[in-house]
Amino acid sequence: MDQPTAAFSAPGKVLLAGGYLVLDRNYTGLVCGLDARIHVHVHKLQTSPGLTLSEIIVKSPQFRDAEWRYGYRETEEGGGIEVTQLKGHSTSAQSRNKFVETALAYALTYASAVDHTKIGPASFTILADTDYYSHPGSSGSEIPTTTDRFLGFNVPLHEAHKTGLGSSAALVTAFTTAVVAHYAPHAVVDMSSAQEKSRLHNLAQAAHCAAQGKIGSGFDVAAAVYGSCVYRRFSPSILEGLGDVGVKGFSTRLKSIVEDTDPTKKWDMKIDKKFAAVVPRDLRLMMCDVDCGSETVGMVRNVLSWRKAKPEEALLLWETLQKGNEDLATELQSLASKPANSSEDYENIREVMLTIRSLIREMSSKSGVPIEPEVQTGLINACCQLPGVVGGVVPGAGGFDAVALLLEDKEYAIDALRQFLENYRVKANEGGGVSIGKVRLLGVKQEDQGVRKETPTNYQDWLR
Ligand SMILES: Nc1ncnc2c1ncn2[C@@H]1O[C@H](COP(=O)(O)OP(=O)(O)O)[C@@H](O)[C@H]1O
Ligand SMILES: C[C@@](O)(CCOP(=O)(O)OP(=O)(O)O)CC(=O)O
Repeated sequence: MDQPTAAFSAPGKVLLAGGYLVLDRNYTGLVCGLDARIHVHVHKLQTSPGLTLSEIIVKSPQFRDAEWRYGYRETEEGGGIEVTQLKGHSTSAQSRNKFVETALAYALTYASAVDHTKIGPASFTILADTDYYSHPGSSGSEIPTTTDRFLGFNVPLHEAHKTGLGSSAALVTAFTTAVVAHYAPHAVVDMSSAQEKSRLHNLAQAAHCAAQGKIGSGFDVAAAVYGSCVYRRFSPSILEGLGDVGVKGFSTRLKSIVEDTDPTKKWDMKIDKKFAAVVPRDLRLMMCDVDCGSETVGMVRNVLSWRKAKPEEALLLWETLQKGNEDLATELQSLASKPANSSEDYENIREVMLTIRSLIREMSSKSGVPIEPEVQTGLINACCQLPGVVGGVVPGAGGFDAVALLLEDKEYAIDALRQFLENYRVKANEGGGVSIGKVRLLGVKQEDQGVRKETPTNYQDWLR
């Protein structure tokens, strides 16, 4: 049974502490959910009398030529629902969207395994909040002001520069939720039920790993589903051996992974919401985008190969960093539980963030991976001199993605930062060979809410 219209959204993330460590189940990551979300609207496609259409259309109307049309069919021997991108439409969108395609096949397979009705034609529309992408049209450090929540980026998706907020995890989470809710509505009834959430998590995690072609730590999907948390990863063996769509028995294996019914493959990740606030309400998380971007995969490979080559040195560093990361979580939580704060209260956080950064720089220099590159060190240090700024870090894998700052949530502090960034530039001869132009202050801030249901009528303007 399919539903006429529905909409869901999932948040982006910032891994404030625990980059690289969180890949190993012995360590954790402190992940903060953001108010930048990816939304997916779905409606049933009406077919004209006499015309049988069996297409699923996926559009991302903020981008040029971003429309993908899929045919679908049930494969033999329980291999699940295979989707095939259809050719020959007027938009030149023949480029594939691996995340959409994989998430669609996985979610259709699960939906048809739990609800045996026929898959019908439908149209999905993806809308992303502005800050997922650096957009050259916006001026410098300004937070874009627009009455429309969603901006048209006027470029093809592959030309949009990502800011590192985890677009693919938020997309896969909102998208798989929308597909399941559309085709198997009894599986997504009450978004606050723990069982539903964990099933949506397991499905999104499986689809995201398959689309990425690797099993990462999964903290980004966890944040998209659950919001802010201290995250301990799942054992990769849970998803190993799942196979892919079309392989005999895939549908049954996927269903048992999603519903966690295989005793040999029990989900063992830990989502600790005790630190759910992550950023106390008197502080604000802000992100500065240097618009360079980083290739996370190569960085991870090099850090891990150094760790393998120098296990003793790495163990010491990992243990010390984990301690620093736990201290940060504890400090933030203790601050969050106090009624009001004076600036002195931030001293411990300031110190622990400095300690973490110096350990990260040690990881950088020892592994030869620019996790906190010189230009980012300069930028964070300079920001930390400003009134009201408590500290900053290169989040996640680091590199040239947007840096995260914690500052007092007061106008004077935000204004000072904005003004400072207005004129901030680094030339290549000052920045270790890397020059950065304007640094843009993103409009994002912390928000502790994972995947949620939205009102479908909110998207009318974009549903052309
Ligand atoms: N607005 C969008 N519409 C459609 N697909 C999107 C959108 N945003 C991201 N994606 C998908 O996610 C991919 C980017 O994922 P990835 O490289 O993992 O970046 P990130 O670090 O932001 O998650 C894109 O290539 C595309 O497949
Ligand atoms: C290195 C990591 O531990 C953290 C990477 O965090 P980012 O936030 O940099 O991630 P991307 O969105 O993929 O660029 C890898 C992992 O945990 O999977």
